[in-house]
Amino acid sequence: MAIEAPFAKMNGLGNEIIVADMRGRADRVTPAAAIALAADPATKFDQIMAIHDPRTPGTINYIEIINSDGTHAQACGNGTRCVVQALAAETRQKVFTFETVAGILNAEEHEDGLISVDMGIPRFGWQDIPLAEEFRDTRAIELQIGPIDAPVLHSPSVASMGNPHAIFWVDNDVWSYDLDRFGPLLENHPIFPERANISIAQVTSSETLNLRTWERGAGLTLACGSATCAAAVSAARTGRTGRSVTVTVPSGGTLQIDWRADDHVVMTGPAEWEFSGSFNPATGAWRRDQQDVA
Ligand SMILES: N[C@H](CCC[C@H](N)C(=O)O)C(=O)O
Repeated sequence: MAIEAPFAKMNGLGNEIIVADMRGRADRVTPAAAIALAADPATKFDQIMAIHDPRTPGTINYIEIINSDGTHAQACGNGTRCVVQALAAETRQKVFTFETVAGILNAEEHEDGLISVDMGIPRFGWQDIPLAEEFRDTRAIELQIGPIDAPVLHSPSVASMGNPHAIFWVDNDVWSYDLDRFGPLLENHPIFPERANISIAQVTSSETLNLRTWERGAGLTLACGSATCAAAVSAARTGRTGRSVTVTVPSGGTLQIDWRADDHVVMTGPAEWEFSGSFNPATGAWRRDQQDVA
C-alpha cells in the first residue's frame, strides 16, 4: 500500500471539500491528519469525503465524512456532489449509489453538469435528532438559550437529515445575526446530546429561502447542503413554503430542494474541482500533483 493517497480539493457552492481516494487501502484518515489539513490555508476544508471500497453489494463506494475538527458527520450534501463529480470524471458513469454511516444515497450527474443527490427521508422525532428531552412537536421547540440571550432567536424547527439540524426562522436579513457568536453556543447546547448544525433561515417567497449555517465540527461555512434540505423540509412542514424551494446560501449560490411525494429529499446543485494532490492519511502531509503546478 502506497503511503500517500490521492485527493482532490473541491467545493460545493463554496463549502470547502477534500475528496480523498482511500479505495484499496486498509487505513483511515486520522483526526490528526484532518486537523493538519484544515490548518493549512491551501487545503483548508469543511469536510473530507473519504471514498472507501464498497461494504454492501450494489453500492459503488462507502463514503466516510470527516469534519475539520476531526469528528465524523453522518451526512454532507455538498460533499456528496463533489464525490459524484470526481467519480463521474473518472468512470464516465452518471448514476451512483453510495453507502454512508446513515444509509444508502443515490446520486446522478445531469447533462448540464449539475448534480442531484437523494438525501433520503428526513426524520422529525425528538429521539431521531437527537434531543435530550421529549418534544412532541419538533416544528418549533422551546429552547432556553440562557446566556446567549438573543430574544429574536427562539423556537427552532429541528430535523435529522442523517445529521442533526436546528433551523431558527427569522423575519429579517439573515446577515443581521451574529452567527459566529451564538453558533458555537447553540451547537453545544445541552438539548443536543450529539451537538447540532445551527442555521438561520428567512423565507423570501413561497419558493425561496435565504440560509446561513454554523456547522457542527466545522463552524461558519459558505454553504451546507444537509442544512439546506433541513430548512426546506422545515419550511414546508410549518406552512412557510411549498415542497420545492430554491435556497440562497452565503456564497451567493443556490441549491434546489425538492421534497418529493415519496418523502425523499432531492438536492440539486453544482460541484467545482480546484486542484489535485496526494496526502499521507496518518499525518496530513501533502503535495500538489505535478501537472497542477504552474
Ligand atoms: N457541509 C455538509 C454538512 C456537514 C455536516 C456536519 N458539519 C455535521 O453534521 O457534523 C453538507 O453540505 O451537508
